[in-house]
Parts: sequence; structure tokens; C-alpha cells
Amino acid sequence: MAIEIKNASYAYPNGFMAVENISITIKEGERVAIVGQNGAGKTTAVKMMNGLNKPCAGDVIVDGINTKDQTTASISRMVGYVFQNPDDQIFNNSVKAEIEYMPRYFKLSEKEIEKRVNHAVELSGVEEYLDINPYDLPYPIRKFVAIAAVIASEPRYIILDEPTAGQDKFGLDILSSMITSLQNEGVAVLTITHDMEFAVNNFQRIVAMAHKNILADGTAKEIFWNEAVVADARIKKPQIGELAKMLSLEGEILFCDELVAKL
Ligand SMILES: Nc1ncnc2c1ncn2[C@@H]1O[C@H](COP(=O)(O)OP(=O)(O)OP(=O)(O)O)[C@@H](O)[C@H]1O
Repeated sequence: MAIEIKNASYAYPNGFMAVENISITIKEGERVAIVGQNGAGKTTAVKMMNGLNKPCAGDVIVDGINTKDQTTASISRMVGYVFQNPDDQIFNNSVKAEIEYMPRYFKLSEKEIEKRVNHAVELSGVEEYLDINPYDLPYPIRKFVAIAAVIASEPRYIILDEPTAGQDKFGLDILSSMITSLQNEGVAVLTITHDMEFAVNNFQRIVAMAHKNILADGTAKEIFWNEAVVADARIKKPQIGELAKMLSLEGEILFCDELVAKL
């Protein structure tokens, strides 16, 4: 089971080619962070994974099914996409209605709907807001409402577009434990992020994009200690790595415990 993008390109209706001939495979249960400069094509690429964008060349195969042969609605049952801006996604007038919308759309039993809502609410920490209109909640909480709504549809792959924007330490901790729980359930979690700390601390595989394509794909050390990739993708080394570089410490240090051990 995997998402396979095979030599795929995508052009917007105005003719602008935003992603050109990319190939990547995301296996079930993986954690992958996609990083890279603004406009590199990250959002365009992940929207190909859930059928929002159908490639104009090449193929995108989700668990053996070509997205070209399916509606976006049926692909998004397998690959859930949480929009960067929750306001592009939320449209119900209570948090509970938003989270149970997809399970109801799937015509699941009341028992199954309740189970899914409880699970999504528990992972995203929104239990105290269930009866509130999402638009009366602050932006960081609305982001968790949008995430919960996607979790409740139980996709095998979840894409989080810039989930840390606006989050404080409390929100970051909820995100980390949520990602771990999802992975333990066999769900692959992908993120697009400009937060390099979040990327190295939560994702084993980092994909750097630049110039409409994939520049590098590897572990955090392989990406962030490759100075050519860091420069070309216009990403920043995480702070610990930056400090280790300034101190000329050997060992491609990226994590706090490595730094402490070295010092
Ligand atoms: N609807 C659209 N029509 C035309 N061009 C678009 C459209 N959406 C995005 N683009 C262009 O496609 C390119 C890639 O955009 P995309 O949003 O995929 O980049 P990104 O890597 O996700 O950037 P960011 O980090 O800023 O979100 C950009 O040059 C952008 O201006």
C-alpha cells in the first residue's frame, strides 16, 4: 500500500506549470515532511496525492488506484488533506457538526459516527469546544478542528499543510502526540512545513523541494547537513544544527541530546 507519484506534472488552468516530472513514493505508516522555498510546488504536489490536482502528465497511484480514474471525493477518502487555512475547509456551525460531517456523508451507523468523532476529538484535543461555532474559536483551535474533521473520515494517509502556523508549545505537543498515535494506527502522516524544528523532531523522512521538483529525499541529517540542498531549497538548518555548525562540532548534530553529549 502506497501513494506513488510517477513522473507527474501539474499545470494550473492559466497554463503555469507548478510541478514538473516528479516521482515519489509514500508508504503506509510513514512520516514525511516536505520542506522548501515558497512557490517550490509543495502544495501543488500534495494536492496531486489526494486527487484535488489531477496530473497533466504522468500518474498518481493511491493504493493501486490511478487518481485519473476516480473522483476527488473517492480519493480523498483514502488521502485526507488538511488545508493550510482552516477557513478554507470549515463550513459547519458547530465543532461537532464539522467533525461528524464526513462520517455522516459516508452514511455510517450512529455508533460508528460516535466512535470516530470521539477518537478524532481525543487526538486533536478539541473536546471542550464541541458545541461552539468554529468561527467563535481562535485560529490555532480552528486548525485542530479542521484536523479532527479529516481524522474522523479515517483516511490511510493524512496530509497536514503548515500545521504549526500560529501554534504555541501546547499546540505543538498535541500535534506531536497526535502524529505518533496516527502512525501507531498505521496511518501515514505527511506535512508541508516551514518549521524546521517541527520537521526534524517529528518526521523521519524529509523531502526538500525546489524549482518545481524534488531536490533531495532522506533523513534529517542527509538533508540539513547537505549545504548545497539547504542553500538550493532555501531552508534553514534547525537551531541546534546551526549552533553545532557555528561551534564547528563534528558529527552532523541536529538534536539537543547529541549536542549535550558532544559538549
Ligand atoms: N491557482 C493557481 N494558479 C496559477 N498558479 C498557481 C496557483 N496556485 C499556485 N500557483 C503557483 O504555483 C507555484 C507553486 O505553488 P505552491 O503553492 O504549490 O508552492 P508551495 O511550495 O506550496 O509554496 P508555499 O510554501 O508558499 O505554500 C507558485 O509559483 C504559485 O504562484
